[in-house]
Amino acid sequence: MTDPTLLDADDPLARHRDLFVGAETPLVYFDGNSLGRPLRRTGPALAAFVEEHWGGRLIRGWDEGWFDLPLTLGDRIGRVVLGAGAGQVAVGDSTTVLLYKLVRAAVAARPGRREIVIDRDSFPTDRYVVQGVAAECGLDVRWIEVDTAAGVTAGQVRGAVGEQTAAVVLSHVAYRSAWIADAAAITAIAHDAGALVVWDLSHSAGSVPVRLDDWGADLAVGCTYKYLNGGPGAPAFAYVAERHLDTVAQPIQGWMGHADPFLMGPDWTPAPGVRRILSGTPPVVGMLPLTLMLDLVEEVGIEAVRAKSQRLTAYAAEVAAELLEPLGVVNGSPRDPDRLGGHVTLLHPRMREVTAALWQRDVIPDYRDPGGLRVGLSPLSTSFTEVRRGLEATREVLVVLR
Ligand SMILES: Cc1ncc(COP(=O)(O)O)c(C=O)c1O
Ligand SMILES: Nc1c(O)cccc1C(=O)C[C@H](N)C(=O)O
Repeated sequence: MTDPTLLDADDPLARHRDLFVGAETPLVYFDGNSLGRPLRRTGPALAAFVEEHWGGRLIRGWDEGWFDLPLTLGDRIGRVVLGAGAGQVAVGDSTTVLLYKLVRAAVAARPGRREIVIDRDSFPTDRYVVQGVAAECGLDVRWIEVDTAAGVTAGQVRGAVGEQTAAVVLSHVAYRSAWIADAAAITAIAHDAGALVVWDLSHSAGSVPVRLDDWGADLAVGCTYKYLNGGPGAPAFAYVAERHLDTVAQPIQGWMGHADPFLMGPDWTPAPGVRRILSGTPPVVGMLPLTLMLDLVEEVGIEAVRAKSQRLTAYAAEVAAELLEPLGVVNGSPRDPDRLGGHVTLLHPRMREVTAALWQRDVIPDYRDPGGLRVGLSPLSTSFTEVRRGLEATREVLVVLR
């Protein structure tokens, strides 16, 4: 088996690992696909923000950049990781709230149509939002049944959409298996049926290159606390394709999405462009850590990030095959590297207990039913040696449990 120290020595991105808090400790972190590590620069930058910007500028900060930050940062996220031209991305709210706004917007754009299509294995918040919007708008949910070890295919979407479909809501990278959906093909199929697609990019942004404009995407959301290392509860982003910007209608009409917030007028007039997606005051402090990670991703380039991610997942699969498959573990993620996102899910009936035992040993994966231990691999902060050590510990725990 490949020696991980050789892989680390040969890794052009290895030097970036030291930029992250905790990288020097023996802890093995396999959960950057849930919450990325902070950059070391984040603490001092937050302290400086409090002293200089918040404390020094006070309310003047709104005129000096904070008011426009949801859009200037949105443009940056769009350019660095989403393949989106300027003026189409806004930052704010949680992924769940933005998803609600955009699913409602998609449904409103297709009046008279009766269905929202989603896959049965979508992340819970996506399913709950779709069920809620369907109930609110008197629509039906059409479920695509998927193999939890794979994900939604273009053929399945073709079989599910029709003249009653208002919207299709799907994840680009599946949270369990890390399956990468064929977003361009699926978007085209939905459009042929006259529907809009809402993409959830939470497991892609900052790990798997996204090409929203090239896909012909309509609407998308995603979180920034995984591979964009924005920190717990960091604000999410929403994308609205330029061609929908004048007509997109979102349900939470707040003053920050108004054409002239300080007019304080009697009625809501939507702001021009993607600003109308905003509702309340943007979480300015929460946007700061994310800007630092974007600096790093931009410097490295998302294609280089993806190349490292693919080497990490391939190595994790290789080590798992050697150490864990003889103990009955099954790799529950796609084998085709082009269809695999940033993590590998290892299946075994006792993985819940294995995960708990690993946490006791400072090896931190997460567990997702049924029987899935997720090995999340953050391209800029995970080393090959860490992968090897974490999977060796997994073997030791499994041997004791058997
Ligand atoms: C696919 C997907 N959508 C949404 C979310 C989260 O939504 P929120 O940021 O609102 O908690 C996650 C992770 O928590 C996710 O994996
Ligand atoms: N956002 C999370 C949280 O606030 C608490 C615990 C976990 C999360 C996650 O991000 C879970 C993750 N999206 C998943 O793919 O399961």
